[in-house]
Amino acid sequence: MDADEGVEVKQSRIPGAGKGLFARRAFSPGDTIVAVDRPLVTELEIDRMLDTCSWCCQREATNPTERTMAASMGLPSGSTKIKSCTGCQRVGYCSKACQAKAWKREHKYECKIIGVKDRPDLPPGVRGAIKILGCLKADPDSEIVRVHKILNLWPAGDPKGLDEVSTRDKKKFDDFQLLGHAAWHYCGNPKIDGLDPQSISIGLLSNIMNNAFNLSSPLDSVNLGIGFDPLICSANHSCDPNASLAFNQPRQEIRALKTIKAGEEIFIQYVEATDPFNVRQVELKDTYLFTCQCSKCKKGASQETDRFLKQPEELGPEHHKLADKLASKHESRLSKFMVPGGDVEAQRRVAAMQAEAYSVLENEQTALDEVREAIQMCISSKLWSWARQPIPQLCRRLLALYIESGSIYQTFRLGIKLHVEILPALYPQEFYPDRLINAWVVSTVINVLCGAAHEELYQELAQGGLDLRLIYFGFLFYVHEHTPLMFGPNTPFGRVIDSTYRQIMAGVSIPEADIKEKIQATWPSLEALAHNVTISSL
Ligand SMILES: C[S@@+](CC[C@H](N)C(=O)[O-])C[C@H]1O[C@@H](n2cnc3c(N)ncnc32)[C@H](O)[C@@H]1O
Repeated sequence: MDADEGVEVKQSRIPGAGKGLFARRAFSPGDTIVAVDRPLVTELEIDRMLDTCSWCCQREATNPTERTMAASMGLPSGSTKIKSCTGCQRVGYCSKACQAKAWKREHKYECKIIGVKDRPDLPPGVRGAIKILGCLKADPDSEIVRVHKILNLWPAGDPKGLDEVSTRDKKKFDDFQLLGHAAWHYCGNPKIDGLDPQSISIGLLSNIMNNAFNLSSPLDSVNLGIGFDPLICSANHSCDPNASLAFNQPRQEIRALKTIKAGEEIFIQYVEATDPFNVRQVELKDTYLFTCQCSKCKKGASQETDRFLKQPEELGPEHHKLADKLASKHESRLSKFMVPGGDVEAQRRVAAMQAEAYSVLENEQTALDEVREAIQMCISSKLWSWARQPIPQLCRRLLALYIESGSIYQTFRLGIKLHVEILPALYPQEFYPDRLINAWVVSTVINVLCGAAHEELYQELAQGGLDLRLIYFGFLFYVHEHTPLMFGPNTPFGRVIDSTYRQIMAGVSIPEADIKEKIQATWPSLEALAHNVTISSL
C-alpha cells in the first residue's frame, strides 16, 4: 500500500474543525503516514532565493567560515553550489536535474514574471499562486482537479470561511485579496471555465497562506520558506499530536509519533504543543483564526504544560518590583499570558514575567545576554522548572547563540542539559525531531572538544570521570539509531548521520555492544553534569 493510500480525508470529529485526515490502517510510532515527493507549493523566503535551490530547498553556505565548517562535517550546505536561472536571475538551483524538474513543473510559468527588471521580489504566497495559475492556464484539463483540491480546504472550501477571515482579521483578508489579484494580474488575467476569477485568486492565496507550513532542514538552523500541499494540509492541529511533519528536501512526510489505530484522526501541531494553554489558544487564533478544540485544550489550563512549581502568590517579594514594572510594559497583551491559580495580583505578576520571557523568544534578533537573563529571571523565581515553557525554547535559542559565538564548552554543557533533563520531560519519544537535532548538535560539539585544541579541557573532564570520546559514541549511536524513525535512512539527514557513523566505526576495533556497556556506566556522570548547569553557570 502506498503511504497516502493509508489515509483518507473526511469530516473531523473536532467540532467546527471542518475536514481532517484519517488513518485507514494502523500505524506504529515512526511509520510514514503520508509522503509526497514534494509539496505542491514550496516557496523560499525572499532572502533565500539566491542561496537555496528552488526545487529541493538545499541551501548553499555562502559565508566562508560556515562553508569550511559544513564541508568538514560532510553537510550538504558545505558542498552545494547554487547557480541562478539565466532567464530571471531571481532564483537558483543546486543541479541541472533540479532545474529541469522545476522548469517542467512550474518555473516556466513564473520566469518572465519575476524576472522583470526593477520589479521587487514577490512574496512566497504570490509566487506560489502564479505558478498554480500558470499550470492551470497551460493545461486546464489536468490542473483543474488539483486547483479544486486546493480550493476545497478551509477557508475557501467553507461557504463562510472567507467571510470569517474578513470578520476576524480584516487586514489579513484585504492583503490576501490584493495579493491574489496581483498573482491573477501577473498571469495575464486568465479566463478559466467554471471558475470565477475573483474567488479563485483570493481562494488560492488564502488557502496557501492560511495553511502553509514552515520548511526547514534538521541539518540547517535557517528557516527556508513555506510549503503547502492539499493532502498534507488536510491534517488538523492538536496540542497532543499523534504525528509530526518531516521535510526531507524536497520530500514531505507525516510520520507517526504514537501508535495510531485504523479510523483514528491524524493530528500534527501548528504551534508548540508544550506551550501553556493561553499562549497556544491565542497563537492559533491570531495565526490560523480558530479556537482550538482539541482534547488537551478541552481540559483548559489544567495540564502539566500550565503547572508552575509553586503558586503565583508564592513568588518571592524580591521579584515583585520587577514583575510590576513588566506588567506595565506588557499591559496590552497580558491576557495572553495569564496563568492559572492564585489571586489576581499574583497572577498578573507571573503573567508579566511570562510575557517578558516570551517577548524575548518572539524577537528573532535578541542578543545572547537577553536570552540568558530571561532564563535566569524565570528560574530564579522558583516558579519555573527547566522543562516549563518558555524555558526549553529559550535554552534552544541560547544554544544556537552559543554556537554562533563559538562558545563550544557552553554549547556542550547546555546541550547535555537539554538532552538529559529538559527535552525528555517534554517529548517522551526518543526519535522526536527536537531531541534528535539537539543530540546531533551535541555530538558535533563533542567531536570538536575531542580535538587537540581542547586537550586541557578534555583531561580535566576525564579526571572528573567524563570520558568525552565515550560520550561522543553515545550521542552518535543515539542519533544513528533513531533518525530512520523520524526522517528515514535515505534522506539528507539520514545520509549524513549514516556516513558519519560508518566513518567513525571503521576506525574502531571494540564491538559496539561493549562500547554501549561502557556508555551506560558513564550515564550518572552525564546526569551530574546536566544537573550542575545552573542559572549562575549558564
Ligand atoms: C490546514 S487546515 C486543516 C484542514 C481543514 N480542517 C479543512 O477542512 O480544510 C487548517 C484549518 O482547520 C481548522 N482546524 C485545524 N485544527 C483545528 C482544531 N484543533 N480545532 C478547530 N479547528 C481546527 C481551522 O479552521 C484551521 O484554520
